[in-house]
Amino acid sequence: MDRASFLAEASSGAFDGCTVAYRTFESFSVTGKVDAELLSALPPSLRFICHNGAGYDQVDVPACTARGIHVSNTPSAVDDATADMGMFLLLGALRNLAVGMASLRTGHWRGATPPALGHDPQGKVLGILGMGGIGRNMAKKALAFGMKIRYSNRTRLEPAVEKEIEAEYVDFKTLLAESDVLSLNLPLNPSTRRIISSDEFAAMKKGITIVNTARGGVMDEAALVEALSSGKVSSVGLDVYEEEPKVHPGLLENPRVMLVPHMGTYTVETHQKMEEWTISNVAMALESGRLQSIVPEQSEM
Ligand SMILES: O=C(O)C(=O)CO
Repeated sequence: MDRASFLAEASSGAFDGCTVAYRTFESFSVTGKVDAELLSALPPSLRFICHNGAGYDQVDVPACTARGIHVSNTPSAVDDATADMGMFLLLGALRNLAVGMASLRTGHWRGATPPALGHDPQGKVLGILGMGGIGRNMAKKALAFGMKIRYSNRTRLEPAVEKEIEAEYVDFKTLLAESDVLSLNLPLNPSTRRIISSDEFAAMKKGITIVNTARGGVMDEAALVEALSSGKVSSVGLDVYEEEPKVHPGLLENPRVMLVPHMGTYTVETHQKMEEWTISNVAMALESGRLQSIVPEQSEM
């Protein structure tokens, strides 16, 4: 029902003896974050939390580690669907499709003020911030659209991988200064929260397009709204928001923003892959006391 009743149920001993929990992304809207308070209500028998999602910012991993609880996520299962959504938003934002699509549905063809001419991806520099599975997948797809790939990441890829996806490694500053399109593909954690804010917008090339399929929290939404009104950012494609399901009004009302309500992995095939991945973590935890994909912070656990 809600966090209070979940805490009450857990504290009543209803889950005593459980060793593994399967957790859905959507459960956040009921229980809130899996943090120290929530963990303290769960039984001491709990040793594994198998999260159905690639991003696991809804789970306080250090608090789980302190309680001896292992956490898994679903890396790679989400790569194609999320990168596909990234490309959809990239093309839609470059083409100013949001307004035309909305006005057509209200019977006004391209709208009272037709949208500005869009831009082609061919020859444009795509800067990818965060080169994990989704970033690499998106690089391959963007290559097919004739884009030049640059990336910045905590660690540089192996030369063979860089070669395969024709990606050039650059530092964060260069990525901001020289990208025509910036795609955010990094996880949300304390060191990436609002990694893109006013100073970073100021350092970008004028007229940049921004795409975010990662987490809303990696970008300062209010600063984005300002960067749009100053013309620094010319168009945006978003699947994720700082306080879902709330969306900053400055984004809702801006015709240069393409908005999707967090549907990056919302396909039959990808949901099936994610569920199978999560349940195989559950099975492995029960059968062998290990996880197939423990989160990186716990790799030594
Ligand atoms: O897998 C994830 O992290 C998601 O955002 C699911 O939509």
